[in-house]
Amino acid sequence: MTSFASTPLSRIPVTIVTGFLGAGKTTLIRNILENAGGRRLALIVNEFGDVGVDGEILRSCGIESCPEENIVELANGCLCCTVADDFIPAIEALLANPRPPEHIIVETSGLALPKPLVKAFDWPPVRARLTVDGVIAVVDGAAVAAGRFADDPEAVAAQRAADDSVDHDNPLEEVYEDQLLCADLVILNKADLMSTNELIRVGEEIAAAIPRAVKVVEASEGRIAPEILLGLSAAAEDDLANRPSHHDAEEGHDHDDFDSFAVTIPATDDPQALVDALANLAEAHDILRIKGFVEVRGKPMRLLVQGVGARFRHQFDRPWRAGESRTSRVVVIGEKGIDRAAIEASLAGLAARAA
Ligand SMILES: Nc1nc2c(ncn2[C@@H]2O[C@H](COP(=O)(O)OP(=O)(O)OP(=O)(O)O)[C@@H](O)[C@H]2O)c(=O)[nH]1
Repeated sequence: MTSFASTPLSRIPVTIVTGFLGAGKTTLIRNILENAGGRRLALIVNEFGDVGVDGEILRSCGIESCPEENIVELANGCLCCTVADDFIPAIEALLANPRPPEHIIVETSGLALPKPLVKAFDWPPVRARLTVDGVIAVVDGAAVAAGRFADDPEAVAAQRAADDSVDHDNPLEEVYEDQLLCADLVILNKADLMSTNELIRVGEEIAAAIPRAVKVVEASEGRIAPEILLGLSAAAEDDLANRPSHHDAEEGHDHDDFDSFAVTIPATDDPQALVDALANLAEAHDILRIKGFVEVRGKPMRLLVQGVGARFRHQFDRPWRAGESRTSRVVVIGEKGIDRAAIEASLAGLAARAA
């Protein structure tokens, strides 16, 4: 294994793309790949579960400047907690390549806190080879406008009335704020789903939440020119003190606030009916994220299903490969306490109806 300090080359810039579950990180990165202009890129993609949706979406770009071997998937769910075990070896492997990348992009999982990751770049052997060009926080503007990350004052009051000792921290808000507070650039994404007033209001709220002057750029479908995203030269590892976190006092953080699990479901005959049922399920159980691949009977193509809250999209993404297992499998992520048994039973029920 190569040693970071072995070559006194100029430091390779690393862009960290953070943002809550389903904000549009993969979509934004895909857009960078498609407009990379020949720049040799590498990606480290971190997500939940063994379904590996993000890596698949990014690999399917087939961009020459980012060949498959430059896309590393870390499926442990939270990069910020496993920096030493997973992240550093992945970076080392990329740097060991005879033609190392010119720029590395790291997509964190939607629940990861970016600061512990930035801290890893302050470690002398890493500093010698790499610098954090910038932390980009992608925001689901429509979810913020709908109050997804804010406490519902009535619900808090009801909780307080019921139990004095209840912890009122909102885990979604904490993760969302930590991601904003670490950012050098905020992408206010899903502008297509927002009114002009919402865009102004959410833009102002974001600017007010970050004590440093950080640019907020609106986008739809993550469409932002790579020149705006890459080359920020922020050297974020030198600036950790200006990036406060709810978790500054802790060594890492646990994920007790969230639950994620993968469920295998049988093939479907009717993609729209499946997606409608999943949307109802997401609504009924307040599921934050569902994504995965599904077999549609009689179709040669694989169906990619994506839900953020109850908003779903589906598309055939590529033909099933010869010999590939056509397992239909989705990852489900929600706040701690979501009713896994009921969700699994409902998914099995869908299957029974589809059969
Ligand atoms: N309407 C709308 N949908 C979007 C936009 N950007 C992304 N999406 C959709 O939102 C869903 C989630 O997008 P992703 O790019 O996978 O989000 P992500 O942040 O990578 O998700 P995780 O890795 O699961 O946290 C997908 O169905 C996208 O097609 C947008 O600007 N507008």
